[in-house]
Amino acid sequence: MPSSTDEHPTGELAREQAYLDRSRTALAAMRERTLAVDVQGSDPIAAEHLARTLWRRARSLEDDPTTALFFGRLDLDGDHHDEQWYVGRRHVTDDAGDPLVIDWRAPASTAFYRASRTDPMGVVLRRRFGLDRGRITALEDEHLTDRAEQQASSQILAREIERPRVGPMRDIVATIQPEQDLLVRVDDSTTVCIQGAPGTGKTAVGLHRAAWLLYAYRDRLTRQGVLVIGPNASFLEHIGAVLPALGEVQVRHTTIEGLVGEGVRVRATDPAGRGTLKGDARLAEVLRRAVRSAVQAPEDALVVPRGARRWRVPGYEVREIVEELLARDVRYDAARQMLPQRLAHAVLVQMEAAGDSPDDRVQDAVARSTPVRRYADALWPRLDPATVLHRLWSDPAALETAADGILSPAEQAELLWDKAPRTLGAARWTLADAVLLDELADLLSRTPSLGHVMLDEAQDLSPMQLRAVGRRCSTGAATVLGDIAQGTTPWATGSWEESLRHLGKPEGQVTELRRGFRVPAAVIEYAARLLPVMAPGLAAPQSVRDNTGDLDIVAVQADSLWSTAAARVVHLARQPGSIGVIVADGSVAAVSQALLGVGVEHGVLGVDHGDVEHQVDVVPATVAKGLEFDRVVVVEPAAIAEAEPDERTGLRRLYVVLTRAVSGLSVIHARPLPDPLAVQVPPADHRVRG
Ligand SMILES: Nc1ncnc2c1ncn2[C@@H]1O[C@H](COP(=O)(O)OP(=O)(O)OP(=O)(O)O)[C@@H](O)[C@H]1O
Repeated sequence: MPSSTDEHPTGELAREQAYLDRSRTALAAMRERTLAVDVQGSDPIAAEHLARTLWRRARSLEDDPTTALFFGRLDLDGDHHDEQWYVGRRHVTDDAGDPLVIDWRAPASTAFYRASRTDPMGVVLRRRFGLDRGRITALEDEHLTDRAEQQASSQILAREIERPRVGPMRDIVATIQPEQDLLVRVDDSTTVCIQGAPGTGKTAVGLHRAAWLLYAYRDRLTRQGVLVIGPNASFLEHIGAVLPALGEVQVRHTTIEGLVGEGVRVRATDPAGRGTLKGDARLAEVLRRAVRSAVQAPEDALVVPRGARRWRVPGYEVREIVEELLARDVRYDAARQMLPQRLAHAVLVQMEAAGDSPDDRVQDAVARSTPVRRYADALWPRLDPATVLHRLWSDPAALETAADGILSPAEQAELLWDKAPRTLGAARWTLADAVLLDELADLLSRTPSLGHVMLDEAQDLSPMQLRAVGRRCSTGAATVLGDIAQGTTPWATGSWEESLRHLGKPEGQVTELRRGFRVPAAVIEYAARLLPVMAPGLAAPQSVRDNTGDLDIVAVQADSLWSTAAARVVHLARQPGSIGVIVADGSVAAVSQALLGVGVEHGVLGVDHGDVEHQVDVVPATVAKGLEFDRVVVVEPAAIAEAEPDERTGLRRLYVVLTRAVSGLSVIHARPLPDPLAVQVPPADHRVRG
């Protein structure tokens, strides 16, 4: 058995506490040294840059007395000659520059997460520290090379996983599991795609991966940027504190709307069929054709008067120039910039043939001359994305030219506006339109690539949305996270290979996480009854939680639905821990009113944005994805399922909603439960009333 605190002499605990105190003092000294650096210099810009860098460094060196500077220790053997490493959130060095604590992301820390009895990685002792408000309260040792010691699960780890959830998501540096660590530390050029059932730690892995990448490839990724994309604002608030807690404050977090919606006001929604069609990858070719069709074939020769002479480039020669530019893989605007130079070059060739010897300056002057610019503008007109899309959706002939052979006449009819807005400003763009406008913008001029993109809940993205994300990491890599069983959009993906293709990363490696950290067994078994119907072939996670969880199914009369829900919340709120009350979007007002009626202050997710933190949040079902609460109350599952356009999506939404609970789930219903949940086979060891 690994030894625990009880077997350690108190002296050992005191020695470790003394080491922690010494590390704290060293950290304070590091901060003082940073603050003492004199930034005065001859170059004010360099001085300002240095001042900013030092300010950030000083901030990152601030000590948080409520967390410990380290959570583990490794004693190494063999070639490493009894080295000892303390593993923590950040490096701490003493005055001589020798390490007291190493960053969890340093290569030497890998063994803390991965060493095992079968592969000890040179580790003779792995020690975990139990901590309470920054003080060491327990030790747990594993002697990995001691054959007599039996393997047992770590109590410190179990306690950390069971710790009640309050407030936003927290980091998991102290307890990253081996299979998670393998994914966190995949090199920066590899795109990884992680499929995993609810609560298997996909988001946690993605965020820790972002932090690790920024550590391992700091220069490049700080320059090029790392972006986190999540499903909605509530989700971003939920996860937003994790990277700053790991010292990474420069990572932008956004939604798909935020990504593509800059400069576009999304004011309408598409019906499911049209939205799916607009998200179809075939639209990429339609848009490409629409843009290229703006380029005109020359009708007349180009005539350039210069001094007493008039130079003439015949139409067929101009056509060759245009065709050559179209055949090259350059963006529309870049080719548009090149055309006057190419035309001027053709003029220069004639000048030389006539015995002149013009130099480069003459070519520039000809390219900038009014006749050449006018001629080039007419052939290769200035375009903007909104004008192109406005024309496609309002002009059947233009759409037919672009979509012929790609979209059927019925599909084309589906895309046309019923009533075309008279002006561009009056256009009521949808989110799917914004994604198409983004594609058009990229056809005109290349979207700059970031260093790395972390895409969460990726199963819900349409092919065109995936292309928009892919553009943002065309020269970098992506971390793609999701669960096919939780796909709730009409265009949700059925295969990760396909998603990776649309993302432009077909070589991405798909892996699966199977162990569930959030949802206790009773709850996951209940929710998993939906899987065979709405995601055949996908398995529920194996819950690693010690707590099997509470499950209550309560059937009531329709007229007491909301009062029962409110009473349940009052009862649950007597214990610490967050409570999520999840209802169909249309029932938010009803449940909110019932809660206020019994004096329960609460937030409403998706409406207020977390400026006040509440123990109780009302959660519209469509906002619940990716979130978690200590206890969850789901009211009227049939209404939640019914609010979706089809049965499969309805059951998937329900699956998402039922898998948000960390400790307990109460289901309160007046209407019959959807079929797979109605089966009365309660798991033997859990409470089910109904
Ligand atoms: N190794 C770990 N140690 C402790 N807690 C963990 C670990 N891995 C995951 N968790 C916790 O489990 C919970 C679920 O993790 P996370 O939200 O990342 O799962 P997910 O797979 O993204 O879930 P969903 O599909 O529902 O969005 C979180 O509270 C997370 O902190």
